[in-house]
Amino acid sequence: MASATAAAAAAPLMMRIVASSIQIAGRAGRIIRDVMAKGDLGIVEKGKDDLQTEADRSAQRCIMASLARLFPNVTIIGEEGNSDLKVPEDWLVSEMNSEFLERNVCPDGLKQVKESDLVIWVDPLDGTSEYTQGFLERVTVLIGISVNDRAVGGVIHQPYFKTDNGSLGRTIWGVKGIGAGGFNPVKPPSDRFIVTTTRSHSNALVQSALDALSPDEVLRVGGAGYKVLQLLEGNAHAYVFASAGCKKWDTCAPEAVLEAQGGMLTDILGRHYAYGKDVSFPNACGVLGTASGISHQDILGKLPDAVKEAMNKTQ
Ligand SMILES: Nc1ncnc2c1ncn2[C@@H]1O[C@H](COP(=O)(O)O)[C@@H](O)[C@H]1OP(=O)(O)O
Ligand SMILES: [Mg+2]
Ligand SMILES: [Mg+2]
Ligand SMILES: [Mg+2]
Repeated sequence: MASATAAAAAAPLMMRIVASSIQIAGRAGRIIRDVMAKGDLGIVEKGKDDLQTEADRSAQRCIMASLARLFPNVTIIGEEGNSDLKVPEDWLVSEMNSEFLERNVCPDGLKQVKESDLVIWVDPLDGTSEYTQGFLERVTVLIGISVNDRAVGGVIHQPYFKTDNGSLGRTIWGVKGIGAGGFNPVKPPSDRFIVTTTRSHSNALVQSALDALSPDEVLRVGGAGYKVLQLLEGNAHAYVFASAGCKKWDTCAPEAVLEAQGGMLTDILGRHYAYGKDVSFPNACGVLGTASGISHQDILGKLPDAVKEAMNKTQ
């Protein structure tokens, strides 16, 4: 046991952050379930179509306090702003996920990563609107890790996923150069084309991008994390959102997990977002995600120039 702990402590920083994030996201998921079970969501309206609940606030405090204690020199940016990091002792997670650490070898390119190269993007509860309306399976906890501006690792925890043994919650992880785990990857069907998009933030431009792709089916589901899960599990070929609204914490973890598994996530013009500590938060040029094996370029080529120009102007 002591040697396992010593080996874990000696693992490269990137691996320790992912292994810790897996445990921390699970703890945050329990907080999210507890707030719902108590029934008092404490909803605050941050802006138009933009809610925050006690679950968003508490989950963020748990995640930020735990990460900050373990990795004091890493920049950590959370959706809910500056949180009070004095949290109950049992919200502070210090364990690392041993299964992740034992099974996976750090890719050469990530072995030397230092705390100052990193930014961790935290969305303590993605899909707040779904949470308040009872679409609980679509809620995720997102912890994304960027190195030198690029999304390279991430954790997507689904607190209300029903597992085969009847318990609640699962955690999906991905690291570029290793791959992804915690779920069963499935290819989307080859005889039809399914696009997933927003349920609650649609507009004329979002719709015109969808129309241009002539999908057989449009899966309107909330949450950036949940939509990327649809790509990972073969329920959709593409995630298309030609609108601003998502922010860096919505896409960092999903982008890293999707790309670790062979897919791609960019803006609507095909450019990767930068995730360094000084970037602006909004993903002003929309989101285009494609499942592994689907040509990102083909879908980009079908999007109308008018949509791309309109999205480029919002930069
Ligand atoms: N207009 C918006 N205002 C605030 N958040 C938004 C907006 N559009 C998208 N988001 C965030 O992006 C996620 C995915 O968007 P959508 O469900 O519309 O596809 C939402 O769950 C929300 O994250 P969050 O729930 O963490 O605030
Ligand atoms: Mg929000
Ligand atoms: Mg979000
Ligand atoms: Mg959120």
